[in-house]
Amino acid sequence: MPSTEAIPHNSFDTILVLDNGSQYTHLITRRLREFNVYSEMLPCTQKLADLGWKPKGIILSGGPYSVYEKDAPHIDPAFFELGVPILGICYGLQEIAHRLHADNVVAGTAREYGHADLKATRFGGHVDKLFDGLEDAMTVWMSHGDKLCNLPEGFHTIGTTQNSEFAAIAHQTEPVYGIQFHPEVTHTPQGGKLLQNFAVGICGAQQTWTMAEFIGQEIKRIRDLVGPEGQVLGAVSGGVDSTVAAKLMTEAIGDRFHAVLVDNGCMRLNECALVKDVLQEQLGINLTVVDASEEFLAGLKGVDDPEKKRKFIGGKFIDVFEAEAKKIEAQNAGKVEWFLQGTLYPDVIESISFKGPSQTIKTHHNVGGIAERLMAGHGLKLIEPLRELFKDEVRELGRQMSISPELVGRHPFPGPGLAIRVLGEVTKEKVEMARKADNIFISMIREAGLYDDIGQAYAALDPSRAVGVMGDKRVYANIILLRAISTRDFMTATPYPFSYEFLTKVSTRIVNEVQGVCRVAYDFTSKPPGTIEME
Ligand SMILES: Nc1ncnc2c1ncn2[C@@H]1O[C@H](COP(=O)(O)OP(=O)(O)OP(=O)(O)O)[C@@H](O)[C@H]1O
Ligand SMILES: O=c1[nH]c(=O)c2[nH+]cn([C@@H]3O[C@H](COP(=O)(O)O)[C@@H](O)[C@H]3O)c2[nH]1
Ligand SMILES: NC(=O)CC[C@H](N)C(=O)O
Ligand SMILES: [Mg+2]
Repeated sequence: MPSTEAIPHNSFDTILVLDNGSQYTHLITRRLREFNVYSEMLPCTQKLADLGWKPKGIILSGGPYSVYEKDAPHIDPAFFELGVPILGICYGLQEIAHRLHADNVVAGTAREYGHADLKATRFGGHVDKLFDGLEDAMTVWMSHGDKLCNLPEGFHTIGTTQNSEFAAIAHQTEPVYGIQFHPEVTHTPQGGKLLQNFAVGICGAQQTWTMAEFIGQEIKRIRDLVGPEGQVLGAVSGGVDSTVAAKLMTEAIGDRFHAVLVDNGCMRLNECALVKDVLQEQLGINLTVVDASEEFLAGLKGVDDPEKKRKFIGGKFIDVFEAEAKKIEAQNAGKVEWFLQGTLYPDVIESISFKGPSQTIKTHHNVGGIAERLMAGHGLKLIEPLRELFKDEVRELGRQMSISPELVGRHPFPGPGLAIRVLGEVTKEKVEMARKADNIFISMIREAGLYDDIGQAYAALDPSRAVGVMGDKRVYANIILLRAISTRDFMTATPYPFSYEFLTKVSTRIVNEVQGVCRVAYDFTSKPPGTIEME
């Protein structure tokens, strides 16, 4: 079990979001944190008795069910007795109305998806607080089929749209509100302000959730957890998450944190030397680089199926790491008791959301198994300092701890590295070609000032050969595939619109400088249907 003591809801005013299964629930949490109010999400099945802390307010999310259906989920009634403000969004509004009378919610005659014009009505007093400072006429975004057909007893109607007579309601005396539209999506322009009105104006939550505040508290928590002697191990990749987590551990316990970087033979050009320089020399992290490249490349021989490659690499990472853990223990006075993992909040959300984990397209968590094996074998306990943070919060945390903007802004790089960017069987020679081409592509992107505008970019190798003519000679050589995408969350992506001139220059340099390559192609596929990596 991850350690959960002293997590932020104990020291920051917290808005609890109960998830009824909407695709947007995590966005509610996200929006609240944007104006420095801490928020956590839990499934709608959460019982108040098991919560163990008191939220400043509660938001009930939307959801795919109809409240009147037999198996529809319902919020533990105890939450309504807690005496803190409640805001229901879409399904959440319908839940508030339905619990007061089962006839209050019906299937609408017209479904409403997309923009709607809301007209607010003011009554004076607390009822108006949700729309405080907002115009009477608002554009909102809707996504529902059911609707309220009666105003629940004791409520006022504070907003209507053409299709929804009760698009926003507020209790006459209690701080209970419900809205049919979604304030958490950017298509509701005033949505952020509305959520702020609820969290700050109505719940009275303090806006103290900042990374500067978090660092101090987290360092203290780590010290308390690990104690004065405890040793912590951690796998670092040179990526943003593991570097920020490692820096935080170093600030907390110094050299009792042991970082390990594994060279899997499929790293980018000069990557291990660069990571060593930045993490060890500049950030003062106690780092060991293990060169296991020969073992990885030997094991990849003859393997061409993408999932088999991923599985092999994941398993090998664990073998290498386990051996290294033993070495570190042998050299060290104390036993290693803890294992650092750079889990982020989206991973936590994925595992707790009411709709359950989504389908696996690829086996991503290549080193995820390390923790389980070390915990079972060595009896290690897990420490996850980024468990409550979103990616942009991790970046901000990194900046606060003086990690350079270049590192904090780095494109993600997958654990299996170039092995999933060389299509089919991986060999040292093929990795070398992909590596050189990638270095040319990325450095040209940097020189053109495009790096920060692109979500992720790389060069991959397609070993099915093509014919070319170079220096009057026939050549029969490999193809380099360039990929660059724009994305917000890496779940969907579009190809980056480079200029024709830029791609031509990159192509010329790669063909001239990378032996064994005679063609370069640019991948124009979006995600979906493509994925970001080739395999
Ligand atoms: N070469 C490696 N050596 C040791 N650990 C690794 C290596 N590659 C990946 N890992 C481990 O796998 C974890 C997951 O990788 P992931 O790419 O999701 O995160 P990251 O590399 O820290 O950050 P980013 O998402 O910015 O790349 C890393 O945090 C790290 O613990
Ligand atoms: O640590 C990782 N281990 C992996 O095995 C892995 N596979 C994909 N990725 C990264 O995840 C994001 C989405 O990639 P896909 O669209 O290819 O699934 C992109 O940012 C990918 O680089 C990985 N990261
Ligand atoms: N987005 C939602 O929460 C939808 C609620 C409910 N399923 C409806 O269709 O009205
Ligand atoms: Mg990475």
